[in-house]
Amino acid sequence: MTPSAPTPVRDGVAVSLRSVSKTYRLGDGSTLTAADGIDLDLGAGRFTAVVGPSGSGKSTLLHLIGAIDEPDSGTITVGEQEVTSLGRRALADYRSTIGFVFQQFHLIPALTLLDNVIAPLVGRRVAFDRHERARELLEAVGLGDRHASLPSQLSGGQQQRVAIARALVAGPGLLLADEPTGNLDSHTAGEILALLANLQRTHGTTVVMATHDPSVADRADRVVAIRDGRLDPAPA
Ligand SMILES: Nc1ncnc2c1ncn2[C@@H]1O[C@H](COP(=O)(O)OP(=O)(O)OP(=O)(O)O)[C@@H](O)[C@H]1O
Repeated sequence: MTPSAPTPVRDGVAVSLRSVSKTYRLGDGSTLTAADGIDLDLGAGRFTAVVGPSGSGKSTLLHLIGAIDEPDSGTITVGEQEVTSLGRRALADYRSTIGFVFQQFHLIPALTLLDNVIAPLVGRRVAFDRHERARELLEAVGLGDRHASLPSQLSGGQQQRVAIARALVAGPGLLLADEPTGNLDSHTAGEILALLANLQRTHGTTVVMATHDPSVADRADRVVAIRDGRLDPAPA
């Protein structure tokens, strides 16, 4: 498999958040602070788990890092880029450099596995053969012989493997995984976590994974706890 482009490294830190806050306005006029003055440095090439109960702010944190959502205040720096100061176009470019994996696999039902993996590259110029890259990735996630199958012909664990291959197709240095094992039985979850850890080790990808499950978080290099939008002050 072609190695991922590593996230540009600043003193070994891939992702840096300073005083990051996000408050949502609810329909009844009240507000809810989902990120409350977060300071966090995530090591380049490391596998970090963000753990906390439902509603604690895990997805919000990943969405802020991935620029799916915008903080009200604070700065987020990824590699050399201060994401929070980017304009619309640069933000879209930034998002396209990140791999996302979600609890629901979000594969396109009508497309073969190969075409699902290639999908993020549609309309983009790339310096490699996209079919070859997709085949290599499907091989790497153990589905090399299933490239012509449709998602409906796969188990949940296999679909998540395809979603991981798709997340890696552009060679991201940063992979954000939001409850990637939430829809899987514990055996299959273990296989997916081993796959993520292996990709992280082999390609130096920085992985940030949100989970409510401490046993899933244990598979990461580092565990960061969040509650009510605040990071646990205990050093992780
Ligand atoms: N777009 C939104 N509008 C309003 N409130 C939101 C929005 N997104 C998240 N929230 C609220 O922010 C808080 C944190 O949500 P978030 O999804 O980050 O938590 P979580 O830890 O990922 O939860 P879960 O484990 O259940 O997915 C929750 O109270 C949630 O209801």
